[in-house]
Amino acid sequence: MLLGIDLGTSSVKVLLLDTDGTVVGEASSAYDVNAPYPGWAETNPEAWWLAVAIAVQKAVKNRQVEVQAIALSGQMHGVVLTDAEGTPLRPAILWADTRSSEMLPQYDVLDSSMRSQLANPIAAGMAGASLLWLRKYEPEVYARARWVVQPKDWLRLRLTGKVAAEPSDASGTLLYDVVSDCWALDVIAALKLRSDWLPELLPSSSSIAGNLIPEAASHLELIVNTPVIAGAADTAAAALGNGLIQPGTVQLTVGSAAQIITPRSQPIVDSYGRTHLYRAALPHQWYTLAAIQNAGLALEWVKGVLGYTWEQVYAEAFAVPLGCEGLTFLPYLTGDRTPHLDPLARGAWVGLGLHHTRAHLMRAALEGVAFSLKQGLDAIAATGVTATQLRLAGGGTLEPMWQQLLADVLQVSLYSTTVAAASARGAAILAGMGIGVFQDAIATQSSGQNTTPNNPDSSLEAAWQRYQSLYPSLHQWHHLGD
Ligand SMILES: Nc1ncnc2c1ncn2[C@@H]1O[C@H](COP(=O)(O)OP(=O)(O)O)[C@@H](O)[C@H]1O
Ligand SMILES: O=C(CO)[C@@H](O)[C@H](O)COP(=O)(O)O
Repeated sequence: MLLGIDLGTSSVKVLLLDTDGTVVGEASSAYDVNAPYPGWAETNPEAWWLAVAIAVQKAVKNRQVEVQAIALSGQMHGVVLTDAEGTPLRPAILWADTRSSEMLPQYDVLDSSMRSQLANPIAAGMAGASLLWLRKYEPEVYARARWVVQPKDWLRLRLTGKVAAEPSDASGTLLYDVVSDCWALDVIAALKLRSDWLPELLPSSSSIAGNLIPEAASHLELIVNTPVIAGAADTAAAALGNGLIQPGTVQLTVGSAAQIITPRSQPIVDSYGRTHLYRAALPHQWYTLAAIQNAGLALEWVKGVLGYTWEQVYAEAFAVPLGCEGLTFLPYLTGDRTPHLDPLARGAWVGLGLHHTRAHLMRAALEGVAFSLKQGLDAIAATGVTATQLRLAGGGTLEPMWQQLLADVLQVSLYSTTVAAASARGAAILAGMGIGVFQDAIATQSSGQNTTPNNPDSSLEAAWQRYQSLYPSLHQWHHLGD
């Protein structure tokens, strides 16, 4: 049995996979994303640690002795600063944290060869930008740190006592040479960032990164010395876990953020600068990623402030007519990446009238997230890959009514597999590859819930036109400052 642990933004998902490919256990446990100041998004790694124990114990139950290997996947871009023992010195700064927007001009000093190594738009919330912020505003913590690691790499450090990074997550730090597959040491030097705290890079799947230490084994109720394989970034792991391996296919994952990705056998950079290029979980493979910064994160926030349960959302918001009777929602609660690359963008409801109800506010949020995904899909199409179908993954793609709205807005068929926790399944596959029981990705099956788009609707089309016009209209307002 192989254990995949996916350290997501809102919860950890754990999946126990038999070596014949059958899922024999699944569980999750949630934690908070804290925003103590405008633009911040942090989680205390101790909350991750407690949640991982709950989910692993639930998923594994009494099968501890059968767990042959563990691998991790996790939310990308964030940073955890630790001391020499791996104890965090402050809360983790997450991908959704835009405090580093004021640091981005420091990347302008890089010459074009360094910029092309990074192969990515310069976005707030990436580890490199967050480290520049820490150097300026928390110099004492910055100086004291022994290691800087990404979220799932911190978890592996806690499990094994060994510090390591791997290419798929490292490629999302803005400190990595995505083409040559190594830390971009000259970029790090040009930014005058420390390089002594970057961990050694291990392959995602082809070696054992460490073994479960006694304290971790007792915390998770697993067996001491169980091998732990490095694993991969959540998006890279989801591609593997959902059977998406051939160039030309496109996957849509909806979690706290959403990602639309297409695999690449060459490191092809988006000439428009709207999408990302990251290393895949397997060597010599990359993927293009449209990053929708606010998906489940925005829906959860709206649902929370309106006091809805998901059942009420489906009963009430989906009774509102398509196009929301003139109301538009911009989901940019944590800024926007694809396509506007604007950390200062913020959310809005625009077009409110007396006829609007709580249900309209919720419905507008669902439509706004769907329109944001449509802009992401258009950005992928502009890189030369037109999706004829989208493979679905992530906890935010399960409800049939939401799937239908997505299909209608995107005007593409959606293909659901039987795997919702694709990143955790991908991690379990990497565990199997690490100990030699799998050679490659393993196939997934259709869930039988494939969704085809209805004919284009004029109200939805008018709402899409309104949505597209709003960001440019509000751009100046977003940048006026607090
Ligand atoms: N019934 C639902 N309809 C739409 N979205 C949902 C529903 N249930 C959960 N979600 C969304 O799914 C997200 C969680 O998905 P998940 O893949 O676990 O995310 P993450 O890996 O970021 O923690 C939540 O942010 C939530 O908004
Ligand atoms: O920002 C990106 C990709 O660029 C995401 O991969 C984050 O890693 C968040 O993932 P989820 O927690 O929403 O799955």
